[in-house]
Amino acid sequence: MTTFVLASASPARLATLRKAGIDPQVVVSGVDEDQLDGLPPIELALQLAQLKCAAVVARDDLPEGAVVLGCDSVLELDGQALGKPDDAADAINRWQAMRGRSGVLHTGHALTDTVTGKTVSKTASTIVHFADVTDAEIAAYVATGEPLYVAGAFTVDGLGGAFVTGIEGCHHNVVGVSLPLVRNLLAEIGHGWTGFWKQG
Ligand SMILES: Nc1nc2c(ncn2[C@@H]2O[C@H](COP(=O)(O)OP(=O)(O)OP(=O)(O)O)[C@@H](O)[C@H]2O)c(=O)[nH]1
Repeated sequence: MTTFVLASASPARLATLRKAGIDPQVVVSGVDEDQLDGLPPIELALQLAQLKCAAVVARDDLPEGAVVLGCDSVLELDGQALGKPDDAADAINRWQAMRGRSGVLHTGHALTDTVTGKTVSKTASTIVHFADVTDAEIAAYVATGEPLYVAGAFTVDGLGGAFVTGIEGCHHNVVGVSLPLVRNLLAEIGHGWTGFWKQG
């Protein structure tokens, strides 16, 4: 039986996979995400996902047969890759810049089979339209603390949901893991998505 390993500390990624029937073993990669600053957003998300996946694959405490998934999400706005805000002031500035506009949430995905060594990776992108929120709404949202823990300083499925007027593309990709993309990547390395149901 092949074990599905999620190389991520993201509670949202774990919850998304569990709701979709996969209960992964979580092994956090510990990769330093600042090492690739300056890359174009799509490339940054992909390379960080690859680094996270590789760091976990290299460990000697994984189950015998495993597929390891690494992910990284960034929001692209004005050509810049925005991860988690540095602090509350940064989160406020981000929202003042993005309200009433659109950005692209890119999530890099890297998947490796530890037995065959086969590895595939791809970035999925979702356009996100933001409401023209008021300064008071921004202050209230940042005061909840939520924006500080997520790429792009917003969630589509949490308190930020009222401030996202629409998306074009995969919803789960915005949350942190594109389920249809993972299904395709698994097929590329010889695994079926439904084969991982009822694990754990
Ligand atoms: N619930 C939710 N989380 C979001 C959303 N957008 C981004 N995130 C989270 O923001 C975080 C992006 O940071 P990453 O560096 O990709 O991942 P991380 O949480 O630091 O965890 P690692 O994979 O271990 O690095 C992830 O946890 C995403 O799930 C959203 O719309 N909803």
